[in-house]
This record gives sequence, C-alpha cells and structure tokens, in this order.
Amino acid sequence: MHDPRIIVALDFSSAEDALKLARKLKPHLCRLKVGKELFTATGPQLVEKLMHMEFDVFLDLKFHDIPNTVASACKAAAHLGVWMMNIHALGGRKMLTAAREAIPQSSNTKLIAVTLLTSMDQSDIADIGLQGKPEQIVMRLAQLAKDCGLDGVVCSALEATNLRQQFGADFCLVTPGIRPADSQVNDQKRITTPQQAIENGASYLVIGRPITQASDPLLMCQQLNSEIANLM
Ligand SMILES: O=C(O)c1cc(=O)[nH]c(=O)n1[C@@H]1O[C@H](COP(=O)(O)O)[C@@H](O)[C@H]1O
Repeated sequence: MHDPRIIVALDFSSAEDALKLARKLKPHLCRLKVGKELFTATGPQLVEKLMHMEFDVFLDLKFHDIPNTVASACKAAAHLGVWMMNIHALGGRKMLTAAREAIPQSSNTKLIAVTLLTSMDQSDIADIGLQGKPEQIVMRLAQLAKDCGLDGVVCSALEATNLRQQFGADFCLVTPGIRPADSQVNDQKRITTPQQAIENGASYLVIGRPITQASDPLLMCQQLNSEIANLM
C-alpha cells in the first residue's frame, strides 16, 4: 500500500483548474489538499470528484469558532469521508475536545490542529500578544492538541524534531512552508527544504506553489518523491 508523503495544495479558484492539475498527478505519488479558496468556490462536489479519482483529500478549512459550531462542521467534514481535516489549536481545549467527540469513532478521518501558521514569525507573534518563541508556542499548542486526543498538528518542519521527540512516532506532523532550495519563499516565514523536513521527522509535507506553478508539476512531484525515498 502506498503512503505518499507529499500533500499538494490545490490553491485554485475553480474546479476546472484544480481538476486539470489533479489529472496530471497520481494518487500513489501524492495526496491533495483542498483549502478555503477552492472549497468556497466549488463546494463539496469537487472534494467528492477528487476522492473518486482515488486521491486522499485533506480538507484544510482550519475551523476556529465556538465549540458547538466547530463540532458540527467537523461532523459534516467527516461525513464527506475526507482523509484528514484541520481546526485551529488556538480555539482552545473545549473547542478541540468538542471537535474530537463530534467525529464518529467509525470514521477514518484524521483530525489535526494548526499550531502557529508557517507565515508567522516572532514579530507577528508580538503583534497578536502571544508570549514566547515560535517553537515554544508550537510545543504548547501541540501538547494541548495531544491532550484533547487529536491525531496530530500542522507546524513548520523547523519544529518537527522536538515535537517528534516529545509525542512519539504515531503523532502526525503535517508541515507546510516547504521550499526546495531554488524556489521562491513567497509569503512563508518558517520554511525548510523537503529533505530537512523528512530528516526532522515530518509525517507529511504540504507543498503548493513549488509544484502547482512548476512547468511540469508531475515531474516535480516525482523528483521530490525520489529525494524523499532516498532519505528513508
Ligand atoms: O494548514 C495548512 O495547510 C497550512 C498551515 C500553515 O501553517 N501554513 C500553510 O502554508 N498552510 C497551507 O499550506 C499551503 C502552502 O502552500 P505553498 O506556500 O504554496 O507551498 C497553503 O495552502 C496554506 O494554506
């Protein structure tokens, strides 16, 4: 059974563009992430289409609201049959627990919590009044997610080494902010190369623009997969 480590972020504004890219890729090489832009534009039908193409789908809607609202949203997402979904750890213990309890035990959907967005660094943390360094905040929020029974977290691969050590092999570390050596950083701040991410213990690498904007997305995905395979 294949367990691709790359999750391609389908950050597109239409189903047509998303499907065009998905048709170039292969389910044994990558999983796909549907985020706020694409889901808002296309709704659950596109998620169903991608699953029908045998891709595992990570529904990245980063729910953050009162516990009852988040719990109901998580229940609806689990009902779609997605492989993974996320909520914001900053929603706090009651919200995380309500979300966990809302997903039926019979469901295989993984529930993970976003810790500190990879687009944020120390100055952004100061702006919103959080205390500590990024790695301390991420550790604190990951501990909260673990305590509430979640399957893992979204973090930067820069923090993965400590989290892997603290929470063990089964805790899922999903790492965006992945940038191959020669690609543009864009709006990301806490970045690593794919190699660093794997070496630091990341479970899955979320990669958007370096694959979606590549002249040959399939080739880029294949190359990254072989680099990852060489390290494992
Ligand atoms: O939850 C996420 O997927 C996420 C969390 C985070 O902290 N940082 C982050 O970049 N993401 C998502 O990961 C993807 C990264 O895309 P690229 O920067 O184009 O590789 C985007 O779809 C983001 O929404």
